[in-house]
Amino acid sequence: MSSSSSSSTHPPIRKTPTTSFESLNNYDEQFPPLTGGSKKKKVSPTSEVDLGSTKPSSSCKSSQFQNWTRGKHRDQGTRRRRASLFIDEEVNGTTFEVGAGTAGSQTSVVELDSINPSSPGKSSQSHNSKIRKVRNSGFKSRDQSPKRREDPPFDICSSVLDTSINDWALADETNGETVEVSNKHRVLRPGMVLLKGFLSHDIQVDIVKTCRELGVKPAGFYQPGYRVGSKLHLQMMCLGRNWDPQTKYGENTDIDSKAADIPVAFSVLVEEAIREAHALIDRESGTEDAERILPVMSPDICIVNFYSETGRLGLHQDRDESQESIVKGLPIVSFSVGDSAEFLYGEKRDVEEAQGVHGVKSIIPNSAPMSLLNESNLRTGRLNLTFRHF
Ligand SMILES: O=C(O)CCC(=O)C(=O)O
Ligand SMILES: [Fe+2]
Repeated sequence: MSSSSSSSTHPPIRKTPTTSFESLNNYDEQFPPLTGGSKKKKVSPTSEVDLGSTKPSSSCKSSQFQNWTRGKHRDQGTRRRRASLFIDEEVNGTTFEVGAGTAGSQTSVVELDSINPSSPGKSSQSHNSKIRKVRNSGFKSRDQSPKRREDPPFDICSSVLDTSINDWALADETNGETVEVSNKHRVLRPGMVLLKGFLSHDIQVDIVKTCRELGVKPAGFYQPGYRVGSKLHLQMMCLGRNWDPQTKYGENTDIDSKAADIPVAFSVLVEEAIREAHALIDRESGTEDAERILPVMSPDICIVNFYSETGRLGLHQDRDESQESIVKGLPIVSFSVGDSAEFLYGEKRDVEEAQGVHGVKSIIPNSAPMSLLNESNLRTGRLNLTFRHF
């Protein structure tokens, strides 16, 4: 998702400073993630991949995910970690809520990640939600080309609306399967807030159209990867400045295009989302402390990811931003539009070595609102924008 996590800014808490954290962020990882540390309890991978399945609450109980959330916090006092907020749209009365507090959405999700020193909260349980069965996406063979921008930029919109998508969605709607909508706006854990319904239909359409317009330009969408050859299972475009999984914010000679500016309208939305999150945090806590938990952030980079039906993103920490940004605990704001996703997050992937990981396990096919597809021509898939300040 985004940048830097606590870990890299607090070397004393790291047991094996380089290797453990370098191996943590494998954006190309295939789910389910396996246990990392030797001292870790063995858990059933099935229970973990069950996050967001049709039996979210029972399956969550023994999952590795909860091991992350329950891990010992031996350095709790000094570690900083990111917290999150999600905003989810409700469409046709249907919202997906996934696993331990994750929210995929029919339409949009906004997530704010901040780094804060507060003690870790419990993982959120899935509330009042039934979740459609997810078809497991296949794992494609790795593309060995390390180069970027060899192909023309990826177009996130199709020129004609694929009517089979609509048929599928309609059939699904008439299946009689209902998904109850839980609290629209809620604090999932300290500093992690979900705001469902934050992005109106019109704003979502504008976001898609703007991203499409920028995305087909030379600095637009491409499939990022590592020099060794593997590629992420998504299309990416950076606004404001460049980031990539290989060089992070460093110079990348493969990248010959300057990122387009972040549209002002996007920055205004980020501001509004943070304000909304503050109001919610204050309301829930009965204090006026929200800005300390979730500092105001003015983005200078927006990473736009597009996931097709088989897209995903391995578990990782957002920890590439500047020391200053991390020390200030600046939040990351994330908007998601289109298909829902199983978004996993947890305290620790490896109890001994990391905390605050997240990833996109799978995209829920044909879960995007038809009105959005009709008006924007967004391809089947999920568009995610994470705003950060380097
Ligand atoms: O697509 C998402 O929701 C997550 C994206 C993400 O984690 C990232 O860009 O760092
Ligand atoms: Fe991330």
